[in-house]
Amino acid sequence: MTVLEKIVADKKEALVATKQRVSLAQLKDEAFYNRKSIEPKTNGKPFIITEFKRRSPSNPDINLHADLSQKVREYQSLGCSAISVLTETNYFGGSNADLISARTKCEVPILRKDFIVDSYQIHESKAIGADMVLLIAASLEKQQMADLFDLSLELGLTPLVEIHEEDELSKIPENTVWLGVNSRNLKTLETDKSKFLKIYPQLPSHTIKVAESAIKSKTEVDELFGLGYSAFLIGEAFMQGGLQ
Ligand SMILES: O=C(O)c1ccccc1NCC(=O)[C@H](O)[C@H](O)COP(=O)(O)O
Repeated sequence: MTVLEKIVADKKEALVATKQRVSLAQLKDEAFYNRKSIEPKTNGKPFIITEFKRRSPSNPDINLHADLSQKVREYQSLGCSAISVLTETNYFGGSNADLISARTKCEVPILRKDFIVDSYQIHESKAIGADMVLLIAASLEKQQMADLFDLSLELGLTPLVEIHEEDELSKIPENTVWLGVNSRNLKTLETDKSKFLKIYPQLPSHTIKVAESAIKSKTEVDELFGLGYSAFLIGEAFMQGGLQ
């Protein structure tokens, strides 16, 4: 079993209890559920998504004791375009409470970074105040991806569709706008930034291309921006002091 398969299997098991604890009707009653989501917009400059992530399967101590409020303030003062908040608990040390807290402290779009495999989680994302949701092609069948994508749009959320390999492009909805290329191999957890360049020519021209994982410097952002990537999802570098 790969790390992703294990995370997704655990997530599906946990969801059974979560759904019993909080019904869909209760989610729809949450104040944020009816809030108008913020639509992410690019403006000709690199769209930087700074991520709040305490730990990960590839790094058990990114910044374990980071203060969320302080980081959100810091990210906003750096002029981030959006903030990604890990809500997965067992492998990343995040929580829904983190995202709710971030929501009350910033006005930029918030990406809910989790492993979404069920429509309940899309409603939950809306209820906790997310504006964007991550849909990982490697963990979804094509029809599942289409259904979760459509539901996100219906609720006013912006889906960020993520691929790790070129062959996953066959699963992405035709109307995908935000398309992420993740340089991390989910079997080995190693990153390979040459993937950004290799996959780029195959990406549909109408998409906003997001380079994800292992970006450490302004030079890399500028180079990838020059190539055609418009957005950058950056976690560890910002959790550990900023871009070089
Ligand atoms: O980072 C991991 O170890 C990981 C393992 C399994 C699934 C996903 C994983 N990472 C999630 C991400 O995609 C990153 O948090 C995101 O792209 C930011 O990457 P980085 O700038 O390298 O922190």
